[in-house]
Amino acid sequence: MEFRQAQAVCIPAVHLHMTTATMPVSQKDFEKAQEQLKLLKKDPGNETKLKLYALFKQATEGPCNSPKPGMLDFVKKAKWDAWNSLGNLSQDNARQKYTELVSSLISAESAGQTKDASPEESRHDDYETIIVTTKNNITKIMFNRPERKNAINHQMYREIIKALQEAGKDDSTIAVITGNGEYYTSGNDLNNFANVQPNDMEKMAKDGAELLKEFVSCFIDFPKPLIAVVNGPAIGISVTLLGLCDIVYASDRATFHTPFSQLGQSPEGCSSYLFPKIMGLAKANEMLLFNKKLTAAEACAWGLVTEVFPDGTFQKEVWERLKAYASLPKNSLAVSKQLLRSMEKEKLHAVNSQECEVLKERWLSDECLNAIVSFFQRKSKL
Ligand SMILES: CCCCC/C=C/CC(=O)SCCNC(=O)CCNC(=O)[C@H](O)C(C)(C)COP(=O)(O)OP(=O)(O)OC[C@H]1O[C@@H](n2cnc3c(N)ncnc32)[C@H](O)[C@@H]1OP(=O)(O)O
Repeated sequence: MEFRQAQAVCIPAVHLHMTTATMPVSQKDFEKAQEQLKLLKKDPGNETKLKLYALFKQATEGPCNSPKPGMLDFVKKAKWDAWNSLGNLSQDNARQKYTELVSSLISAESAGQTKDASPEESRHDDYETIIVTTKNNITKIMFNRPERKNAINHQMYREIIKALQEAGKDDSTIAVITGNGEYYTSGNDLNNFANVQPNDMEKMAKDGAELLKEFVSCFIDFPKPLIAVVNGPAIGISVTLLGLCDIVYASDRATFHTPFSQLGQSPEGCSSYLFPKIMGLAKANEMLLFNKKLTAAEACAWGLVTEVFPDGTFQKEVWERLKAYASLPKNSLAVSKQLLRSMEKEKLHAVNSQECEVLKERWLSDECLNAIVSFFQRKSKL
């Protein structure tokens, strides 16, 4: 939705009867907020425009009762979703929230505090296992447990879910996922299975499968281009998720390893469906059944990686390119990505559910438990 459109939806003033008991914001204030909105110089971003649209509709027409637009009508659907998400919020409350939101946008702009105002990198707070930053319209999510080869523990799964949900809605044009240090990531932290009492095994497996399903769903549903910058070796789930990324750039130092049968486990991240499509069944079998570790050049030849760069110039070359990509029109990129992916979404969610169900059983198997014990006894490094 263009900014002009968001302003346009606010123009029709509908005169409503209101009671002062429930409405601290008068109709006059509401109309004034509509006028003020037109004076904003900076585009407040899609998320905010959708909020404004939804609150305006709720304030002037009440709860959404129009039919849901078709899946491919992205703009109308986003607007409908935003309005519908307000449920039964009263018209008075909607008017008040609309007026407050406009007022906060005006104050932020006059204080020069809008997010776009600063070209500097901004670091998002509240994360411990990942670093999340935004600069040049790119939100970067970086695995950050380099001393554990960036192994993904439960906290990191949850933080990545949160970071992806926020990045999907923020003003950035693209999002990038990468690793800090020598590794991209060594995949699932095997400590996720450690120290579980025999009585708690089933609960561990059930909770793990739920968390995994939610985690993978965030990649399936991510609404804008998602780019993997694979700075070093990648193992397990970090490799399977590459099939859900839109571009994969790799250092020539990177390797790609999915040792599922070695670990008594089974594929996830929709790889059981996407890998055969990407590389053909025979090659997918070598990776997913027989643990074949690929070099970056092999992964590129097999279609899993978009392009490989010499490690010495990897960061410079890749980030220059991404900066240029992120200056492209963001709405165009987002709708194009959704076109490329939308036909598959339902299928991918079904595959994700099935893979998680199978893994839940695998995690309770002797084959898997023996593999984990061997890792901790240091008999079996990959
Ligand atoms: C919610 C649950 C969802 C589950 C989804 C399922 C996903 C499936 C997968 O991802 S399968 C892949 C699992 N990963 C592995 O099996 C990798 C195991 N790690 C290794 O084999 C090696 O550590 C190595 C090859 C990655 C690196 O070997 P190297 O000798 O170079 O380094 P160290 O082994 O000394 O590593 C340094 C310390 O980091 C610990 N560590 C590294 N990776 C993991 C990991 N994945 N899980 C747990 N711990 C890991 C390693 O143990 C060292 O710790 P220490 O210093 O205390 O010994």
